[in-house]
Amino acid sequence: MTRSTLKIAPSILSADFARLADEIARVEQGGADWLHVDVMDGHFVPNLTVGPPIVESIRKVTRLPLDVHLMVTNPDDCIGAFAEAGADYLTVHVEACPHLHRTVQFIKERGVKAGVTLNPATSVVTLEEILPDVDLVLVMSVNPGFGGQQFIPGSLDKIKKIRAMLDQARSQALLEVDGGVKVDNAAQVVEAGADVLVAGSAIFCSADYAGTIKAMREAGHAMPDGSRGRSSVSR
Ligand SMILES: O=C(CO)[C@@H](O)[C@H](O)COP(=O)(O)O
Ligand SMILES: [Fe+2]
Repeated sequence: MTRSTLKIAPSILSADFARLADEIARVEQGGADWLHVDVMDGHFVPNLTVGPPIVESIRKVTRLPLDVHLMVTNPDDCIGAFAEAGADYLTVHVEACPHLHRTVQFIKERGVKAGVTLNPATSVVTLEEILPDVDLVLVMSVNPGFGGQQFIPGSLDKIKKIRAMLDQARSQALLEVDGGVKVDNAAQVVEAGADVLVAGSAIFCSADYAGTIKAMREAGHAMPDGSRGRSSVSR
């Protein structure tokens, strides 16, 4: 099995919301692969961000796949609205889903790719039964709720464990990492097994978005032809 090409997903949480369309255009022209949209409900996490109308507006100004990270207590209540708004991926927290299998099916029935994510203190064991059903696993490498936090070093072991689980299951699901990912730790995160790097402050707080995306991709060993460098793994 060959691992997919590294993807960079700027998180708009650190963008200038007053100029959101311009910010999105800059990262799209700068080589971003996906756009990461953080949805926070002020309950599952101590912060409030955007809802379906904003996702619908974003959908109109970009062709990038919209990777919507739902940090909400009852995701089943809003999955339909985010699917309608144009999400390509909808990722839910295992901590917020007592009926995770049903929630994942609910996402897929709407024609949207389904992701599951774990907080830093949640064990990888919680993924075992759901792995065959998901398109994406997201490892939170900070406690969710805010941009600009420090990468939790123990996340590297967790990424490695989940990479091994995916490979053993011969799963095609992508492994995404979110929180504190910067140019200087991108190589370690990719070496540990990540396919998708989310980066908010690293990109939107830099002067040169395209340069930062390029540096991050190079750090992750992507080759000019789009294949992976020393992190390329054929299985
Ligand atoms: O989901 C979250 C935070 O809860 C993230 O997507 C952040 O937006 C990442 O920001 P940086 O750590 O890259 O600044
Ligand atoms: Fe996120």
